Amino acid sequence: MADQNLVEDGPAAPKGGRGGADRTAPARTTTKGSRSPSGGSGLGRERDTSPGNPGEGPISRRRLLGTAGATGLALGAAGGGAGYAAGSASSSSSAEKVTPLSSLGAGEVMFHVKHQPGITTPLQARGHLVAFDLAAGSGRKEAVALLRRWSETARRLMAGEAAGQDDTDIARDAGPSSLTVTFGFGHSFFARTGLEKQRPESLDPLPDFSSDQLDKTRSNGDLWVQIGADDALVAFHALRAVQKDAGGAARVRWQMNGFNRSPGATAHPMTARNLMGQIDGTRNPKPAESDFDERIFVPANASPDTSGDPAWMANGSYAVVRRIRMLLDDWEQLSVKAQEDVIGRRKSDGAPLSGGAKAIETTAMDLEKTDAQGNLLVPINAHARITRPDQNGGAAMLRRPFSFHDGIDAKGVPDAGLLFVCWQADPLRGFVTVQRKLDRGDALSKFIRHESSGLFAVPGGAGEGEYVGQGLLEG
Ligand SMILES: C=CC1=C(C)c2cc3[nH]c(cc4nc(cc5[nH]c(cc1n2)c(C)c5CCC(=O)O)C(CCC(=O)O)=C4C)c(C)c3C=C
Ligand SMILES: [Fe+2]
Repeated sequence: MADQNLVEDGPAAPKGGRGGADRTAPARTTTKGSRSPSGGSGLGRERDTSPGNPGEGPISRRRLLGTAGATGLALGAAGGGAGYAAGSASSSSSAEKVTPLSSLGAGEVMFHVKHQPGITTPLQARGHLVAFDLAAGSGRKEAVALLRRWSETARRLMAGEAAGQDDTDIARDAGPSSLTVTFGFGHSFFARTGLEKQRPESLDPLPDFSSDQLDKTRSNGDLWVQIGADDALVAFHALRAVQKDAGGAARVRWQMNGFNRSPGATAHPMTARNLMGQIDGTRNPKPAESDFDERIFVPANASPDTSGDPAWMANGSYAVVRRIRMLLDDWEQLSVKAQEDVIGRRKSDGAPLSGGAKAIETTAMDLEKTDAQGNLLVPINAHARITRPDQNGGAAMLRRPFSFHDGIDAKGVPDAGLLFVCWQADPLRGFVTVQRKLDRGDALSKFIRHESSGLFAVPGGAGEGEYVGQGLLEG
């Protein structure tokens, strides 16, 4: 199984993905090594698709096999053909008429990787988070069949293939567009399937936080699926396929839809902004850091005796999902200076307030620095001060959110905010430690509201011929 290619973080990353896209993180597409049909060295990692290097991108198996035909590698090297329709009778009669996919559509993330896709993959423009509960009468046998179906669908769609016989055609003509589909198990799954002994302690319910205003019907769930893609139709197509695959075995408990900036919208790769206008993701752990894996992933040799995790969680991670409403009407009343004091960073470029005029986003924050009156330049309750690992016993998490906007609520205010998704090897050491502190009140707290919550065990990636969660369900 290939190791998943990790993404470099935004601010410092000169080549974050396609088309000069803004990227919080990881250089797009995946695997070191084998992308088999071509075997070319450039296929394992997405190429620089910046304006100076247009038209290049990873080449999907589907495009090589289905589209290229006579044109073969030459076409692939030029960026590939159109979506899966290109292989169909309607359009394959004349291969030379096939227009190469843009770099955005061509982006392909591998399914069979060490860590499931969608964790270190760069932020995608569209996202769907959906939780399912097993249906009455569904148990372990039905769960096995469901995870098999879901894994095969995810593999196919991520490779730019149709979902199967009854494909909806929603993504027809489009490439995989960096689609990822990620699967997790919630606390309640284990009792439903008779697998309580396999339930990780780390899945114990999150503590109540005093500021929580959680809607239980939009929290937790037996199973969780995260879908991300750089095209809205590709993402929705995957969502429908996953929902259809559930059949009578599971029903949707809740669903949330999110978005990020589109690739290519900024002149050069940048860290993303959230709906408060802040640069958000600057200090995410970087895959190149020596402790990245141990902070974010359960070790490959996981066992109850060593890491405290069951062996089936090897190479997995724990996802905490929070729907966090932003009280935008209140936030937008603040001056920019006041907004900056809430975070402790400049709004324009994310530089720390301690850094002076020449500071940039990556300048180290000086927590002690004061102005002439002796006031801390980064206020004592600033969010970016309080959440730092060095203020929380080393607690770290990989934040990989989507923004959401679900219209205007009954009070006439925007139902908008952050689908906060964070990844860590140990949620108690990561999210819980930091949220306990935030719950006591940082400067941001009065402008946000946690409205729903989930905690999911996300196993390692499936090997070739395997399905996600096989180690749990057949172990
Ligand atoms: C419990 C964990 C966290 C929650 C919940 C949370 C909500 C939240 N954060 C922002 C905006 C920013 N957060 C920033 C940094 C930051 N936030 C957390 C954790 C939570 N945030 C961490 C661990 C960090 C990094 C700390 C560090 O290592 O220095 C920043 C600053 C830029 C950055 O580093 O990303 C912003 C901006 C919002 C809007 C929000 C809820 C809606
Ligand atoms: Fe934050």
